[in-house]
Amino acid sequence: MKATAIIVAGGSGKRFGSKTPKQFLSLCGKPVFLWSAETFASSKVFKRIIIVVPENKITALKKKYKDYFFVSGGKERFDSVRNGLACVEKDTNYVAVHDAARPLINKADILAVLKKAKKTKAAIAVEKTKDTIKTVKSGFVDKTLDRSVLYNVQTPQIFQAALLKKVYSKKIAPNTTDDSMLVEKSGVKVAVVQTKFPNFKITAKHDFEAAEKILTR
Ligand SMILES: Nc1ccn([C@@H]2O[C@H](COP(=O)(O)OP(=O)(O)OP(=O)(O)O)[C@@H](O)[C@H]2O)c(=O)n1
Ligand SMILES: C[C@](O)(CO)[C@H](O)COP(=O)(O)O
Repeated sequence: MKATAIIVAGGSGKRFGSKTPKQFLSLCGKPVFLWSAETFASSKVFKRIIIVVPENKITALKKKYKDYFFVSGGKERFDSVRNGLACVEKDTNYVAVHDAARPLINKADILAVLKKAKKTKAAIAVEKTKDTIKTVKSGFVDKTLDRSVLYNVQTPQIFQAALLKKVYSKKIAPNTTDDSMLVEKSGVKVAVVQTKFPNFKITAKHDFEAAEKILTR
């Protein structure tokens, strides 16, 4: 069984608001992206780790990190995933797509999602929603959703390689925010695996501080 991880680190981090994109900031002494790349590598299952980064970072990163394959990102997250997919070798069985902005991912959670994906062709990391979720129209509550069926979707999202390549070979709608959406649209059922460890995405500065607290406790 051959598995490859695509770590998407090609964003600009607008919501974070730092000059250096958040995935390249030093988190407890290591760049944010390197935390999950090393966790995938330590699993010993993902033999190839492709890291998708802004074009202007590639030369320096290739020189510094010899164990990873660096490719350039695209305008949207799905463009970056597609660029990473183009480097996935033909004999690969499973591909994991993971946000570099989720540095805390635990090896056990990665392996749990992979185990499920091997059974179902497609599996994603999720966390049960803790908040009450409402839809809003013109600044007022429209509906309160049934929390019992709501989950926060995370990454990794792991798929049979042929399936992911197939869905990414088609035109992608601009509001595509995760890979699972494309697989769902293809009619393949996507299994969910609840993560057991913190795996939140660093989006704003307070997320970075929260990650620091967890890594230094
Ligand atoms: N064109 C893009 C956009 C996002 N990403 C990556 O996808 C992950 C999740 O995206 P997000 O947290 O939204 O990162 P940004 O798009 O950089 O953040 P923002 O929306 O605040 O600009 C991040 O690891 C980001 O680097 C990417 O590889 N290529
Ligand atoms: C893929 C993802 O992390 C699942 O929750 C999320 O959709 C990424 O969204 P972003 O706006 O690209 O951070």
